Amino acid sequence: MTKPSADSAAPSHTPMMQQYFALKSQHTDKLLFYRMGDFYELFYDDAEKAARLLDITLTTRGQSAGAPVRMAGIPFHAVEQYLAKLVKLGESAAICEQVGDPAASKGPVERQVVRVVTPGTLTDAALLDDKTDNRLLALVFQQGVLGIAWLSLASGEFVVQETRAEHCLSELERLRPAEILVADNARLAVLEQVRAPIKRLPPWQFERASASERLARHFAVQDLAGFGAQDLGPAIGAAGALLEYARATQGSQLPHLDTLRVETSSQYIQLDAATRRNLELTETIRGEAAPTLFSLLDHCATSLGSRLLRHWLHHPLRDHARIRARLDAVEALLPAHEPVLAALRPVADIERIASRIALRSARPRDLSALRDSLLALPALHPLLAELNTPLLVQLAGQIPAQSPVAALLAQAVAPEPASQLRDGGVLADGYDAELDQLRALQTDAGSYLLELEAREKARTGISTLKVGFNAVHGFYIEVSKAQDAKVPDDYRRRQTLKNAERYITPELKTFEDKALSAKDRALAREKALYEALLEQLLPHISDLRLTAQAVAGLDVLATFARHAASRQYVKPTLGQAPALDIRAGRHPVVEAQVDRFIANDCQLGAARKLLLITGPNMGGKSTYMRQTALLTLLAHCGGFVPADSAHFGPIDRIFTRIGASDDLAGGRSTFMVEMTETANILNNASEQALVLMDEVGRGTSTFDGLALAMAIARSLIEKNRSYTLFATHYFEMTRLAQDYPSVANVHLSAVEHQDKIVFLHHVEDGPASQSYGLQVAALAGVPGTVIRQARRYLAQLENQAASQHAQPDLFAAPLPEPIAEPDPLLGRLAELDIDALSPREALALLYDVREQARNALGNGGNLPL
Ligand SMILES: Nc1ncnc2c1ncn2[C@@H]1O[C@H](COP(=O)(O)OP(=O)(O)OP(=O)(O)O)[C@@H](O)[C@H]1O
Repeated sequence: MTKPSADSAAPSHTPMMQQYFALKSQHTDKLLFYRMGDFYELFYDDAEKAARLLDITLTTRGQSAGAPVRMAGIPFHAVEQYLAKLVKLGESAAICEQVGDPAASKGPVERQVVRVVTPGTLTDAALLDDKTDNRLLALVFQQGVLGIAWLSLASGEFVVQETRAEHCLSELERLRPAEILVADNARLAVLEQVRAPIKRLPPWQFERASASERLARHFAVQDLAGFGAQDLGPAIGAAGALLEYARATQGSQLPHLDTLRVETSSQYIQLDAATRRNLELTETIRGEAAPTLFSLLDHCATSLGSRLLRHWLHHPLRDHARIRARLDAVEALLPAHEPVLAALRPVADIERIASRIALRSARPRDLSALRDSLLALPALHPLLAELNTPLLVQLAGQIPAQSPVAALLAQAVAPEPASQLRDGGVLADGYDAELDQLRALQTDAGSYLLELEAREKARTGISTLKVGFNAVHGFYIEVSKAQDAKVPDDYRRRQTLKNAERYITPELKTFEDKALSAKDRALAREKALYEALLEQLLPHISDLRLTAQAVAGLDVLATFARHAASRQYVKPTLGQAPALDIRAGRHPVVEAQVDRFIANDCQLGAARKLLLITGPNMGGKSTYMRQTALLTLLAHCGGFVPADSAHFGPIDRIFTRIGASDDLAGGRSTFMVEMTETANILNNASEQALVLMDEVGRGTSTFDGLALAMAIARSLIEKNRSYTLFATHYFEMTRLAQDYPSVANVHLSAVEHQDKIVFLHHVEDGPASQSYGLQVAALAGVPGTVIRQARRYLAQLENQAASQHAQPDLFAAPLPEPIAEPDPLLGRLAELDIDALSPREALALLYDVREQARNALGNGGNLPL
């Protein structure tokens, strides 16, 4: 930067640049969008950065302090799309507008930063993804405790939580913040693994005592006890910093943040970061949006519903009563889901509109959409009337039959308002007498002028007299030169044409003043009325948010019902005894991709805690394990599941160690990642956890791998006693079932048919009889010679193993000599009938054989004879 603070007062800068530097010094960490007429301009380093990031032209705007001013500009009407691009890149921008009157100011027009746009504080519809919550999050670590606070300005959600510091990464993976606030002095290695932009703030902003006061003042309460937050420490500090930052960016007190919710980690089935990724809940392992559980289920009618569904999938509940309430609601909605979803379809994003009203940034079409939504919602009541589950009754109660907001908006807002207030035509006719009058002045001009023309003709006796208007001279009465003598005294000359004169009269002048200013006055009146209308809506924000929550809840429940009905999902049951019992379960996502999905059972309980899964590659082991986790998760979200039946005892966490992924950015090899995740499981999995282990140990040598896998399985059986699905290719491990009654062997079946493998994808009792690795390799296109070679190695290894009763080790055992394929040249020679050859043929053959030998050796011809 061209040292703004040092230069800002220097007289050699132009007054405009001095103003710019003064503003810029308040926002050094953001791109400053400086309004100049119809453009926003960025200067100096900001200009260079913007040119690079936004692909706009870098140029110069004159000189200041003896040097050219580097500049990049964007038209004001396109600003939202550029801002969207910037925040996606993690940048923030300060929007500076002209606030003074250009005519009245001597120097540059007064300007102010009116809005700060940061990735975590977006509220504008154009900048937000409909289906994802945009969260701003703050973190404070204190003596092993992690205090987290997050808020979504667009929805008004404001939450605090405290948990153990080591959960930081999994919490960030769960919440996926768009921007993270931490204290300047916090040195946190974990943040290096986070994708979101990080904003560092002075440590005092995170201080608990002042934060607590700030929050109490904001919520107008004496202390935070009413929210159940009085005993929280670092989380309150985080919430205080968050509130302050959000307020500063919006230049608003944020009245829609009307409550603070305390979340405890024990409310939800915990999913660590790896599990969220591995189960592909809302994003595939490759980071794509589909196919995932969310993309499969998201047929929600509203974006409110889509966002809640995404939230539910990341927050499976543990409280059976709450889950049952959802399941009962889904069951009740089974016959009614279609009309309910149809009634929800016209409903706009009430939650975000309510937030924009609170922030005074609601656009005219937000209000008309809110009105139409509130008018459409009562259609739900007759549909819900019959469905008497407690949750549905509660949600129906949050939807007003007659909304005062709808009534007010129906009166105030035009049926189809302009998209911008500045265009006028936003408020309804009949809402305000003064506005009606001002509008009438514009539209009634025509009839008045005709009437004036008739009157003047009669008064002057000039029958050719015409009343007209032109943009340069305004209203006029035109009289041809021939009639000059008849022009009355009160006519004042306005314009001379070749054959006519144009005049104005005092009466016409008065009319002109009124008509011309009527448009401006109507616009000003509309603006004032609009602001007053937003003010009137403020007291209803909380109710609107309740309605929005009800719409979202109904939408997700009806969507669950829709899937249950169309894809034969069933209602899971829950109980207190240890159990995880799925009959004929299907993987919801894979099922939608294959022609015929084979359903499988998974039965676990107090006496059967670990299933050791063997079977060929491609046999369906991963699919089986993942489907067990997904069905468990979906059931705990309150959704029906793809199975014939499903029953669950209490579950507290789901862990997965699936698939190999290098964490190159984090500097960890595949094996290191595998072991880190395994360590996490062994240290934290309880009896109520569901643990998926896929081929643990395969990332290292056979003996190491088997030894580790064995010890890990034993620990899971003896110590953790979690519900475990353990897939492995180490056949040695299948003996565990003999040592432990809580272990059972199952395998994915396959059969060989004419030397080819056919996967049956069916889970059967007992260990797999063979591994089919070679058949799968052949199926994948590995050349036949290699497969034949491998078959010979395999036979030898199996012989050795049989004699040693040990797991064969490819590295420890001496490898057999490779068996050469017969040489085609030798074959040819062996078949030769030498006696039948003429000398000439014999010589030709010799040449031919030499050629073949040279080709086989890959030598261009320098074979010593
Ligand atoms: N139950 C099933 N019904 C139908 N098709 C299935 C079933 N299970 C798996 N498949 C199909 O088989 C493919 C391979 O399954 P999966 O990845 O689960 O095998 P795997 O045994 O884990 O293989 P690997 O050991 O190589 O990881 C899947 O992509 C799917 O198309």
